Parts: sequence; structure tokens; C-alpha cells
Amino acid sequence: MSQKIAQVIVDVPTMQTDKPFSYRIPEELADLIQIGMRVHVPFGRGNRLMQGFIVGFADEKESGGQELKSIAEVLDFDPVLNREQLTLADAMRETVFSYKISILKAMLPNLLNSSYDKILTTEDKAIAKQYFGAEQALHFSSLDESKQALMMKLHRDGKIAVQYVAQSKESIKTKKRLALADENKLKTLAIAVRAKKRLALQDFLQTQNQIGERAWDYTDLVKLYSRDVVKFFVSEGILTLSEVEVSRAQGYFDTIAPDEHKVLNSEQEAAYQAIISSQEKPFLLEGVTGSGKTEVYLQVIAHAISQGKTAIMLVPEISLTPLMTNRFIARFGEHVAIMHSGLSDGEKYDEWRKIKSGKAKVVVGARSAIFAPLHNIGAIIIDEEHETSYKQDSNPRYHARDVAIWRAKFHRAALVLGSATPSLETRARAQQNVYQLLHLTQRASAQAEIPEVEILDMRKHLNDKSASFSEVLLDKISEKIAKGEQVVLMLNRRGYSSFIMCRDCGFVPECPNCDISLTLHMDTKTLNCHYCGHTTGIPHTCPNCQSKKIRYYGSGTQKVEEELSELLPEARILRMDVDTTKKKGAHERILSSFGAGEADILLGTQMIAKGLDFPNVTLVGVINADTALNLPDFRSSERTFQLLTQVAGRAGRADKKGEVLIQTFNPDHYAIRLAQAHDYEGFYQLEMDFRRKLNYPPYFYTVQLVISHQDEEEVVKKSYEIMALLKGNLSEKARVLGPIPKPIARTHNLYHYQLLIKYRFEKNLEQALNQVLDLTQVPDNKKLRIIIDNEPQNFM
Ligand SMILES: Nc1ncnc2c1ncn2[C@@H]1O[C@H](COP(=O)(O)OP(=O)(O)OP(=O)(O)O)[C@@H](O)[C@H]1O
Ligand SMILES: [Zn+2]
Ligand SMILES: [Zn+2]
Repeated sequence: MSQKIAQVIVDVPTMQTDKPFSYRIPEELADLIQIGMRVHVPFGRGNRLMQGFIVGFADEKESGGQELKSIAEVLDFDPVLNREQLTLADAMRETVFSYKISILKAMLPNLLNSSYDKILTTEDKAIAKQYFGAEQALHFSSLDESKQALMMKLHRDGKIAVQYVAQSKESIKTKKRLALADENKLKTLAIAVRAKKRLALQDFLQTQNQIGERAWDYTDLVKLYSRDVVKFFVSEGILTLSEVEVSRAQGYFDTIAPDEHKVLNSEQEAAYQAIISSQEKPFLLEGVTGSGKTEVYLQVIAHAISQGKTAIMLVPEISLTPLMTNRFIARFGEHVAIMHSGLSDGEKYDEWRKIKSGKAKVVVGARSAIFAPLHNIGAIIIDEEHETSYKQDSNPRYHARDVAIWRAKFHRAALVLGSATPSLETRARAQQNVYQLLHLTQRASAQAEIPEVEILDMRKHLNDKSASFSEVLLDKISEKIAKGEQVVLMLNRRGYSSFIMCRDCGFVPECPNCDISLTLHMDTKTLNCHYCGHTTGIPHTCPNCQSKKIRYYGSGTQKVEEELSELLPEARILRMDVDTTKKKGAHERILSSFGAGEADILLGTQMIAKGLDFPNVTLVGVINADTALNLPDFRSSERTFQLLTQVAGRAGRADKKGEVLIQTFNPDHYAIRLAQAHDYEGFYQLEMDFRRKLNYPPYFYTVQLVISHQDEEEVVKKSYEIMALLKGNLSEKARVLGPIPKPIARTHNLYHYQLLIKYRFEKNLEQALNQVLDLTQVPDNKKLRIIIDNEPQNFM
């Protein structure tokens, strides 16, 4: 095989293209290089070394006789991307408008996109003697080219082990193990009677050996028998000491008690049977809160595993709590790999390798877990499929649901989209039989009922002594606490923030870089910009009129907590919001403390709405239901309906009856009324009607383009150019709306304008959008930023 030329997609931020570049493969690497490996290649006039991916090979002839540069270094011993992923990247590129390199990088753990080295080790004594000298391990980067090639060959023959090590950050975690090396000597070794500890260890090792145990944790034995005693057995050649790698996530598995399948009720059983018996189309599992969707997922996954297959379970980042992951670990033990943003790069990398090596059969994770390099996938499940966090809001702007559909088809796997409040897009597809609709209409736990929801018109409660709490809600809370039951209170923070205002002149401080008022943070005593991070102190006098009457507005969770503890001094309150969950593990600690009954009230933002399953919670209060209703986003009703339904679902999940109280200034809004009635069907019909009248999804598809530049004139000019380009390429039927300034017109010192394309069928759309994308690579447009967001989830 003469594969002299490699095609490489190179990661050059300033000069992006999907076209691979050709590089010569050095002789000594010729039969080692494979598709999907990363390499360093010289690039541009300065021949700077850049990272790239091998995506193909070509014959020398095809290079057209021109002089090619050579690959400088191979970064991987085995491909980090497999064929499926490379094919997937091509498919994604049809609907995701950023360059392929960004898609390929999104498929890998961060660690592999950063700087690291490879550590080589060997168990082969001859090789060790010849190449390693006195060293235990070699750094790959310290070897010359021919040595590197040689090491790769030895690795291929199974003689060398390789580990990636982040140069900057934490490396692979190892622990010391002791293994029994000489059974005979263990039996025959004579130990003096007074050496009690040595005798004890000898005795221990013999009994262990009889039950088939031949390896032990070094620290355990040292703790029990002392370092000296252990050392003695090693020096006698009875035990050998070695370092083995441990998964940093090991901690998860040690503490969780295994759990058995529940007997499914008839609705669950019907859904389960449908899912395991056909992979023809995706399933929409529409089940009311607490209907036992998770139990169905668990059994579908168990079924896949029993068939020798693997599974991916996606959950929204925010509900990736131990509470959630533990349910999977309890069923599938060490077959589970967990991927979420709370893990360090090293930990994520560990999980990725556990998956790649085939050790993990079930991957539980947030959005990016959809790329998990599993083979032979039998089931893919997306819980809370309506969640916007499944769409990435930076490049590459992909939706995990679309990737899931592609992969499910590729593997002929069952795909389940689950939700109590499916997105309109998904539900409409089920309506048209593109998805198969499965219903769970009852709560799973025998005594549990869907809670009753009461709406409180806050306009009538303005005279109550508190601005945040009506008397009715306060009384209810006291009543529950007196009974020893628990309460969940949600403060809707979407579209809402605290700020300061001058009472004399009405001045509100704004961010100097962004057209938005600064948010008040009481914990740090600062005003912060939520877009660019600009921070400043709280002024004592008004910068505009020098008045001293600065007033604090808004009900941050902190302020509400203070108010609540004044109103109900006896209540034990736990607060959960971005401020109290900043530290690693804080989220978990708050939830487990609440679960253990150490508090009466859990007060929090949206993050408490999802996934919580606490049997003792009998009251859910929503302090402000409507703050998100007036946002300039056509999905604001849908979001409000979903959120209220979700949070209401936290009450009365076991044998105690649940109640929900919603405080609102818009008591007649249909999103609130229909959430009260638990009427998804009614909401779906009504909202679809609006969408049809206004030509919004799911009746129309949308693409949003955001054009940004420091100079407002330039943005406007370019926006019109782009609009002309689009109109010239698209049919009459497509609508191109704009350009208009974004709702927040300036952030990070950049002006943002948006164009919105609405269409039903446009065969030139992909090509036209790629043309727009390529505008970013024109030297004249260096300072221009263009975001192309296909099916945007967020219009702010
Ligand atoms: N077949 C069953 N028999 C008894 N209890 C069950 C059964 N299925 C589920 N449960 C219990 O019912 C409760 C709710 O189930 P689960 O959390 O799976 O519902 P869900 O639909 O995923 O909830 P949500 O979407 O509201 O988070 C859990 O405590 C679960 O253990
Ligand atoms: Zn003023
Ligand atoms: Zn700002």
C-alpha cells in the first residue's frame, strides 16, 4: 500500500476551510499513520506547527506534482476519532454552519484539544533495558523522530503502554497495588514469633489466597500492618508493588447500593415493549411528571445491555445531579460513565477513555455525551427533550437531538425522547407520525396523584406585608412545616434581575460595553454585567445627580431568603442559586441535605425545577410566575408553561398529597392557566395556532444570523450586503427579516444586528449560508463576526 500523502484538516483559527491540506508522510511513519489520528503539521509561510486531523489518504499522483510539506509529528498512537465520527461530522456540516474543525474538536474531550504529552511504559524487561535505561517511563516528546516511530511500532505489537498526560494540569491518577508473587515462599517463610505484625500479615495473605484474592490496595495493607511490614514482604519477593491507574470517578461507585428493577405498571410496560421491539422511528415518551419515565429508560437500557449493546442517556446539565446519576449507577454499576461539566478536564478524559476502551456500556451525560465513542449502540435516550441546553449556543451550534437521530439510525438503535412537556417541534413531528407517540398519564407510585395547583392574583395581594410573599402562601408554608413536611419555593429569574436606581432622577447604571443595566450582586457587593463580565462597586451617590437616594430593586434569591427568614423565623431554609452552587459539589450537598430533612424549605431558581424526587415535599410555591412572559422571544409562553409544569411536578410524588401555589400578575395568561390545569394537550393546540398564524416554528424553519462589529455603520452595511446575498440565492418564498439591532444591541463593545430567515423548503439554503460563512475568511472582514444559528433556541 503506498499511502504517501495524508489529507489533513488543520486547525488554523484565522484561515478556516473544510478543505483538507495534503502532507507528505515521512517514511518511518508510513504504516503507522491512520485516519482519525491527530498530527502536527507545518503551516503557512512561517511553518508554524499546527494541530490537525488525518481525514484521508491520497496517491502521490493526486498532489499534482507540487512540493509538499511533511507531517512533523504524530500525536496519537491510536485514532482518537473513528470512522463513524468522521462521517457524522460530514453529515452535521450540512446543517451546522461553522467549519468542520470545530465539529471534530467538539467530539473530543478538552484535554485532547490542549497541550499534553504521552508517557510510555513497558513491562517487557528486554525493551526496558534497551530503551528505557534507568527510567520507569519515557516522555514521547523527548524522543527523536526515528525513536518515536519505533515506539509506535512497539506499541502496535502490544509491548508499550501509552498514557496521555496534560502538561499543565493534573495527570492520570494512580494507586499502588500489591500482588502476590510467590505463593510457595509465603507458605514456607519462617517468621519469628515476636514479629506479631509480620505473622499477622502472613496469615492474612494466606487466608486471602485461599479464597482466590491475590491483589490488595497498598494503602489498606499499610494501614493495617505498617509500612515496614509490607516492605519486608516486598523485599522477600512475596509481594510485588505496582502502580495501577484508577478512574477519578471511582468514588461514585463505592458508595452506591445496587438497586433492582421495579415492576412496571401497565402504561410503562406498554411503552417499554414498544420501544424494545422497533427501531423504525424515534419515540416520543410523553409522560406526566412522576409517571416513571426514568424507570422506563432504565429498563430499555438494561434490555440493550442484555443484547450485548450499549446506551447513551442524555439529561440536561442542570439535572445531572448525583441523585440522577446514582439511579443509573445503582442499576448498572461500573458499566456507567458519567460526563458533565462539573468534572475536571482530566476526569472527563478518564471517562472518555473508559468509553473508548469498551469498559463503559452506559454513558450518562449532558449535551456533548451524544458524541460518546461507543460501539454497537442499542438505545439513545434524551430526557427532558424540550430543554434548550441540548442546543449548543457557541460554535459548533448543533442540537444533540439531531445528532441523536443520526446516530440512532447509524446503529439501528432505539431513540427515545422523553418529556412531560415536549417541545412543539417534537410534538408536531409525533403528530405527523415521524415519531411514535407513547403516553404515560398516571403517576407511577401507587398513592401519588398529580398535585392541585392554585393561582394567586398578586394584583390583589399588593397590600400584604411582604412584596414577595402573599399571606396565603405564607400560611400554607407554616402549615406544612408544622406537619413536618417540606416546601420547595421557586423564584423565576429568567428575564429578571436585581438592579439599582436613583430615586431622584431615575438613573440606572449600565454596562459601558453593553446596552444593558448592571445586575446587583449582594454577596460580592458589586454591580456586574451578565454579558461581558464588567464589574464595578455599588455607588453611594448617584453618578447623574449626586443624590444619595440609591434604591435597590428586584428580588434576588438572597433578598427573598432574608425576607422569608424574617417572616418565618422558625423555618430552616436552604438556598440554591448560582451563588450558592459555585463551588464544586455544593449543588449536591444542598440537595442531599434537603433530602435528609435538614431543612424545611428549599428556595431556589429554575435549577430546582427539574428532576427532584423528594417524597416529603408536599408544597411547591412559585414566587413570580410571569417574569419571562414578556421577553421578546416567540417561545416565552412555551418556556413559562414548561417551567411551571416541571416545578409543580416536584410536589406530592409519593404517598403524601401535594399542593402547588403560583403567584402571578398575569393570572389569565393561557400559559399559566393551562399549566394550572396540567393541560399539555390544550397548550399544544393553542400555541400551535399562534405559531401558524405568525409563521413561526414548527410551521416554518428559522435561521438566525448575527452580524457584529465595533463600528455600528460597518455592521449595518455588512448586514445589508448579507441580506442581498441571501435574497439573491433564496427563492421568493423564503422571508429574510431585518436587519434589526438585537434586543441587546451592544455587548463586549460590539454592535449586533440580526437577520432572520423563515422558510419551509429552500434547496439553495445550505450553499447560501456557506457563502455567508466564507465571508468571515475574507481579509477585509477580519473584524467582522458572523454567527449563523440554524433553528435558534434563544432570541435574546
Ligand atoms: N413501576 C413503578 N412502581 C413503583 N414506583 C415507581 C415505578 N416507576 C417509578 N416509580 C417511582 O415513582 C417516582 C417517580 O418516577 P420517576 O422519577 O422515574 O418519574 P419521571 O417521570 O422520570 O419524573 P419527572 O419527569 O417528574 O422527573 C420515583 O420515586 C420512582 O422510584
Ligand atoms: Zn440621580
Ligand atoms: Zn457588559
